[in-house]
Amino acid sequence: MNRTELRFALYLIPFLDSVEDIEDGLVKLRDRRWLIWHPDVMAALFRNDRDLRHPPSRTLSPLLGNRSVLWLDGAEHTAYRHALAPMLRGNRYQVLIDEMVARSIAELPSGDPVGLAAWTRRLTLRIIGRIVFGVDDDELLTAFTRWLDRRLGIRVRTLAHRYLAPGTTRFDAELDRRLLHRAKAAEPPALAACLPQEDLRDQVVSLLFAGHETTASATAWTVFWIYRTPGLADKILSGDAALLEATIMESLRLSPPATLAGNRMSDDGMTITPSIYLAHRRAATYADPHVFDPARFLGGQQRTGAFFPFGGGVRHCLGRDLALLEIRMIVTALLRHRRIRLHVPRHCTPQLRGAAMAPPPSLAMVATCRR
Ligand code: HEM
Repeated sequence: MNRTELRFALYLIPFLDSVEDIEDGLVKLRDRRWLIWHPDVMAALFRNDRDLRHPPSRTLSPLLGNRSVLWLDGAEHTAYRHALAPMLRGNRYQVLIDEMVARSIAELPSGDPVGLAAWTRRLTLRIIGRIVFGVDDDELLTAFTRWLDRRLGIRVRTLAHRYLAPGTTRFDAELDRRLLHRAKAAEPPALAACLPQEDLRDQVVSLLFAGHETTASATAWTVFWIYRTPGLADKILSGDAALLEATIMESLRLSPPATLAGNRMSDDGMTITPSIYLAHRRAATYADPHVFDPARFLGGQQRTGAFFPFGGGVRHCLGRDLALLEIRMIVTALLRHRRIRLHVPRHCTPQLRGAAMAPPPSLAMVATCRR
């Protein structure tokens, strides 16, 4: 591994910050591996995505398994997307989300600080857990979180598990047994009915993972930005739906939960890593890119290839609509039912979980009832 690739692996965000002024929007990480974020190149890449290969993530595949929909390819991938898409259609879940949000808000201790990202993570995991299993099982979800945190919770662990024993699976047989049991007993049998049994474990773990980590971070970042921006909470509370939507988009731009989309590989072995983080901070695309300004999303579409928090091409996120519905509903309910104060640490450095970017655990919120 050369020095550039080492910095990319060890210090992802500082590395990305250090290259953001490169106007070409591409950096060579090593021979035949490029990091790219120029909007024209991104648009072309996503247009031709069907002809590219999508290698498994070296960080996530030991956890999610080789058969995860996240890196199956070709006809098999298309078939899995078709099988899973109806289950993830957002609008089916309004009542379910409403119930979960009300429960999680009721559990907030009045006047005591709660880690914002931990709270959103628990809530969004409950939502995808109910979608996959058809019932609530907080104990199982806590065991799942513990398993995940031991591997991705801090950067050192992520890197150790990726580089010290590459390729070794990190499954927990007992946890897998319980997850499979729940998925098979689900009523209606959401996943078990539409997938081959031998692939069920990898899909259950993938959906629980992909279905909550990024949504939790996006929700927490949106709350963070709302309370960092004077007057914004009141304007949203007054019922300005367009402003809420623009706020969510601007938060996804400036604090994208996934800093990178999945790697793409050409037939001749060239690996391309799209950087969502850098595309969203490109000064030639966004004026004052580091300033949080929802107004930029109030009028018209973003340029193709310049805004892609959910990735793109044939692998664009299957849970986009569900995620946006969750963020909208959680933020609205929180604003409506609680007065929020944030305890922002002096150095609000994002926490990296794999290549996902979450607010630091020390960012806390204090919620009190609105009377
Ligand atoms: C704000 C929340 C979310 C963000 C920012 C996000 C982001 C992403 C990104 C960047 C990708 C990779 C796309 C690419 O490589 O081009 C992806 C893929 C995926 N996401 Fe999400 N996601 C979110 C929520 C969800 C939810 C709620 C689910 C529901 C289970 C979900 C399921 C998936 C799946 C299954 C894929 C793989 C698609 C494929 O490879 O064909 N995501 N997501």
